[in-house]
Amino acid sequence: MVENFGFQVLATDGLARRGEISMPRGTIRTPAFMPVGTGGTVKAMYMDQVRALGSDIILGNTYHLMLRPGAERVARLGGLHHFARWPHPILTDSGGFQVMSLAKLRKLDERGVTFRSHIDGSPYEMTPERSIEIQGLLDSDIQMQLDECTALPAKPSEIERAMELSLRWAERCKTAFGDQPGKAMFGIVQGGDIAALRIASAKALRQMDLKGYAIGGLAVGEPQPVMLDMLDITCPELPADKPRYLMGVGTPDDILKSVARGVDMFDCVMPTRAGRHGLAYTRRGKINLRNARHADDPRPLDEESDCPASRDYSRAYLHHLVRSQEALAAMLLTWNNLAYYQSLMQQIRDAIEAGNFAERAALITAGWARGDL
Ligand SMILES: CCCSCc1cc(N)cc2c(=O)[nH]c(N)nc12
Repeated sequence: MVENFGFQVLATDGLARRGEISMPRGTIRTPAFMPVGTGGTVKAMYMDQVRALGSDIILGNTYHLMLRPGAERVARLGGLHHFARWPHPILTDSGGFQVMSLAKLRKLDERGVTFRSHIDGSPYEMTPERSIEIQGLLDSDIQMQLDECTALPAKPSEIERAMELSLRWAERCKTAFGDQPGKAMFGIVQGGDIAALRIASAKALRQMDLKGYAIGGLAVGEPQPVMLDMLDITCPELPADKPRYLMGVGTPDDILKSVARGVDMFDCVMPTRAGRHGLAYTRRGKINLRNARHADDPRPLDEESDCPASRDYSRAYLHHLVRSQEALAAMLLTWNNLAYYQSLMQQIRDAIEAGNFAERAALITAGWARGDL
C-alpha cells in the first residue's frame, strides 16, 4: 500500500495519456470514469457490482451529504467509505456547483455562499474552509476546491469575476487542506468559453503546485465544439505530470474526444440517470426501452457483453419492466450502462497502450452508427 498520492503517465498516444494514480486506498487506472455516488450511493447499484465493473473510484457530494445525513454524523459513523461500504478511493465535489444549481435563496460573496437547503429550507453557509472541513469529515481521498461555475452563455465580465473569485477560493482551500500525504486537493480551472480567462486560470492554479487539476465550467449547456475548443486551450497549460479531471463529462463521444485532448478523469450522471429513465447505452448506440418496438424482441441488449444485465435479459422483458415502472428496470439498465461505460474506458486504456487510440476510437464511433438496435 502506498503512503502518498502519486500520478504516473505510463503511455501516450498523441495527446491521449494512459496513467495511474496511486493512493493509500487503491490505484486509479486512467483514463478513468468515476460513477457518481451523490448521497453515498451509486443509485440502484450495490457497491460490489460497481467495483466488479472495473470502477476504481466513485464520487461523493459535499452538498448532499452535509444536508443529509450530515458530515459530522458520517464522521462519527466512521467516514464515508465505512458508511457506504466502499473501501476504495472517493473523490468529493466541493458543493458550490450543487448549491448554485439546487439550493434556495443563495447569496454569494467573497466569504462564500449562504443558502437554504432544498430539502427542508434550513440555512447554511459554505465557505472554502467549511467545504474542505466537510470533505475531511467524509474522509474523502480527492477533495475539490470550492469554486464558482458560471452557466453558459454568460457575460465576459461575469465569467472573469467568477474565475478570479474561484482562484482566491483555491488559495483558501489549499491553506485549509494543509499537508495530508495520502490525500489530494484538486484545483478547478474556470473561465467559461473565453480562452484568455481559461489560460489565466490554469496558469494561476499551476503556480499553487496542486496534486491535480479539474477543468470546470464546462458541460453546462455549451455545444460540444465549444467544450473541445476549451480543452485545446486549457490542457496544454496544465502540468503534464498531474491528473486532469473534466467535471461532469460526459457522453461516450465526449469522453473519446476529450481523452484525445489529454483528459484523464471523467464523471457524469448520464449512465446512472439514463438507466433510471429506461435508456440503455450499448456498443451499437442508445436504446430507449420505453419504445413499443421492443415489446416482442427476444434479443438481449448485447449478447457479447460480460454483464448479466446486458447479456441475459430480453429487450422485451426490459421494456415490460420500464413500462411497468418496476424497480428492477432501473437496477438492470443502470448495471448495463455502467458496464458499457467501464468497458469503453478499458478499451480506451488498452488502445493508448497499444498506440492505436485514434483507430479504436473511430471503430467505437462507427459501432454507434451501425444501428441494428
Ligand atoms: C458529483 C458531481 C461532480 S462534477 C459537478 C460539476 C459539473 C460541471 N459540469 C462543472 C463543475 C464545476 O465547474 N465545478 C464543480 N465544483 N463541479 C462541477
